[in-house]
Amino acid sequence: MSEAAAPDPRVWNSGGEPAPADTAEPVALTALQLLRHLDSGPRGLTDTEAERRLARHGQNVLPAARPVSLYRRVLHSLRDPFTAVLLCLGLVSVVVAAWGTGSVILSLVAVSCLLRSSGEHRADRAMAALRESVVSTATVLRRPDHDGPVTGPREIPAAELVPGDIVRLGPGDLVPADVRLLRASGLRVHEAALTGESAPVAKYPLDAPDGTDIGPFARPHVCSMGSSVAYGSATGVVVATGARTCLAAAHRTTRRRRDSAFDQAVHGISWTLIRFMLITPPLVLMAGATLHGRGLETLPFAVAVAVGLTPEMLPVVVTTVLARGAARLARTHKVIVKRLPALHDLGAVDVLCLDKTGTLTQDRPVVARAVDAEGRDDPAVLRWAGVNAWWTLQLAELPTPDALDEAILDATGEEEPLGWDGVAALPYDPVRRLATAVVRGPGRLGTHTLVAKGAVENVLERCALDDAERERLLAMAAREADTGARLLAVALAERPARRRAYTPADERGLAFLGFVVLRDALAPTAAEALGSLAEHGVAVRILTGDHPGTAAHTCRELGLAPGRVLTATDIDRLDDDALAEAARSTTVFARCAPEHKARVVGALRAGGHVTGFLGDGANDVPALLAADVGICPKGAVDVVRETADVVLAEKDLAAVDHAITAGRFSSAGIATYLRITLSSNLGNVIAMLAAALLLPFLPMLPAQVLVQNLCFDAAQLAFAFDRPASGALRRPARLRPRGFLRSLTGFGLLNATADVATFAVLLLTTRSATDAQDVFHAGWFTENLLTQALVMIVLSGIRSAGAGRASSPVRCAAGALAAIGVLLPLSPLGPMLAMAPLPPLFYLLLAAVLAVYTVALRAEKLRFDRRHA
Ligand SMILES: Nc1ncnc2c1ncn2[C@@H]1O[C@H](COP(=O)(O)OP(=O)(O)OP(=O)(O)O)[C@@H](O)[C@H]1O
Ligand SMILES: [Mg+2]
Repeated sequence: MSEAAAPDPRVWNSGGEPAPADTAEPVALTALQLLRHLDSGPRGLTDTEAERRLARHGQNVLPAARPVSLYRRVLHSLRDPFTAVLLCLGLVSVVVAAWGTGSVILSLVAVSCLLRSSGEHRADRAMAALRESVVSTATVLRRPDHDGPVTGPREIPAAELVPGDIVRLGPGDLVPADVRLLRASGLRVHEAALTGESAPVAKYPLDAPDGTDIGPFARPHVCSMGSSVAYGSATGVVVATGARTCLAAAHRTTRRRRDSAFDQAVHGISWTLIRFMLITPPLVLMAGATLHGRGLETLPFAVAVAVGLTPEMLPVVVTTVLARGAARLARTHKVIVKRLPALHDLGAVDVLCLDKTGTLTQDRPVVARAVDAEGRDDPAVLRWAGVNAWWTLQLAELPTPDALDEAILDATGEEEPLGWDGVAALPYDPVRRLATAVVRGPGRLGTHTLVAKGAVENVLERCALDDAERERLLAMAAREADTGARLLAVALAERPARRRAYTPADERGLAFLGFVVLRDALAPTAAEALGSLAEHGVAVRILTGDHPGTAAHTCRELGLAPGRVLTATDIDRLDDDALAEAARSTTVFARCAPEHKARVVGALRAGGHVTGFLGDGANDVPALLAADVGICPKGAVDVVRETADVVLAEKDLAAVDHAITAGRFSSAGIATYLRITLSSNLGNVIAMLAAALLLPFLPMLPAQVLVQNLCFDAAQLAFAFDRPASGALRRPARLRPRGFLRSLTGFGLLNATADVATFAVLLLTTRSATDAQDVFHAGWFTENLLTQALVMIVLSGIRSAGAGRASSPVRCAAGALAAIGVLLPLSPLGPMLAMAPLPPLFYLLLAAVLAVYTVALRAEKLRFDRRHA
């Protein structure tokens, strides 16, 4: 076999080598010509040939997957709003020739950018390694050697595909390269990432495409990399891989971006603070001008006060806390968080939506019996279900049978139904909720038999029955479902043989045959995990495609009160507001198509809940996208793993519970850091404004404000290495900007009061000193660092509802901060920063102020804990 010839633009139009995808000539080759051109065949390439092509064409990966360099990251972090404001303040200082202030601010920006970028860089590399453990695979047909037998479809890493490979696509597969379809059955693909179109699009083979250029993604006979199979199945030949695909040529990625609860919270807090920062300098300037007749010379001080308000280390602390949390979760519970902020969102989840099959049950259904319309045992019903399962699987070439089909084939002995020949198949899809096989019976050349099996309602609606009989059968099915059984209805129709293709429109006027009753045992850990989730304040919603009776029974068995079950028909009748209202009190939503699942999740979010969704099927993708956090097991279909934010080793509710707990730990760490930083920054700013009004001189020199700020920031890095306390676990931990900032005023005011008390002490003890201002500055510096250290110790126990203690990194940092506060004014650095030694009486009185402050702080903390308990 020769090398694949130099690409011909007529063939390689899917992002072909010589011309970019959009300008390439349209394909005008028949399927056979194309196969010949690619030097391939219906049985696939040989292993040797595939290896050779891989060496020549390179790996099938998008060029965009390159990691971001550290340098670009630093540039990127300059775009952070805090950094931008700090930069502006630094530039203002330089413009008014306040060189000291300017250079301190600019070095602050540099240090925070560097720390943040290197933290993100490290976190990203760790994440990439984790993500790699969930690579997607492709199903290919390959042969050991030239004349060798076809060994059957094989799973290989998608990166190893080469042009000419024959691939199979089934529900939930990511289309691994650009693929020209050779055969397809009921195929619909999601192309949202490529075209923005949210509904799945039908794709089918065309033997001789007419060649009109309708754009790279619009061709019905080509599936592009970046799309995914919603339902149906197909076999096709790879025409382009990696950088040569349409997706690469269009410079798009398959990633989506959505503002999660975390992004919203950080954004809200940032902008409130920035507003404060921007109004602080004018306020200080105005106060100085009106009360003391000062002019622009106060500007550096005003700028320094604004800088004092900034939590410069926020990005560093957030990235480090989340990255450490994610690493711990991966190590201890094998849960992979693909997007760092998703860890915070997990901690904030207060409603968790689950599918039923495989989460609450084992997804190992077994046929219990088969009954006819009168409820009598009837083996013929099972036999027909077997004919349906066998031929849909054969003709649709599904890479893996679904669990219900597998159960039926197990029960019928997994043998080809003797005498019946397959003609066509309309595979299962989650909207029609049934599968039909068209078969030809022994000696009946002129007749085709349609065998349909599927959800009871969907099959009965296609049967020729009067209303009374249909109602009777529905009631009979409901009685079975109420015992927890899963049901499939089976129906037949005879039609004159024809060559025209069969479509879902042919699934009508069927004769009802009976029901296959299946049982699926409960998942062993589900009951316990549901209890634990409830204890942790997480409400559970079940979103299933199954019968309402089956779903309700399963819930009851697991100790979850199902209440009134809403079905898809009910959901369709409700507008968004009404659905949000209903979702508040409904636990089980049954007979959901993919869109219904997504609508319910959307309604819960609109109702103010942070919503997680756990699912594993291609039909769960819209809901995974709609949720704040999408969760799936490692064994889920490719597109689900690609879409989800969190991947579990097993589909195990207990693991979700652990992940939520880990998320809460991380959120609590971030919230503690923010609470401490912001409340003391706020207190300092208030005190500084008060002092600027009351005192005839500047309460602190700009350089002193900035050095103090630098010490605070360095100490607060300890929170990145904080170990979570255990009290945070009881409730969802969500940062709500408004409530959060409001909760700080109490602490901020206390802090400011301690400062003002210190002013009084200072005025009292330093009145007679010759260098009164320098002593005053030193005194306030010492007090500020000591109160900050106190706040770190007292408030870091806040999340453990009263009983907590600061962890050791935080205690060490607080100790160091206190030591610097006391020693720096006395050291040789003191005079350099215009600080003079303090009289012993000051220390005595300061100790008294601090003692009172500690008591008040503890009291306020208790009040806070009680309010938030
Ligand atoms: N292979 C199949 N052939 C025919 N009908 C099927 C098949 N698979 C599923 N069904 C029907 O569709 C219904 C919904 O399927 P299924 O329960 O798998 O949906 P789901 O939304 O994935 O549910 P869950 O949330 O429990 O995972 C089933 O109850 C069954 O009636
Ligand atoms: Mg499912």
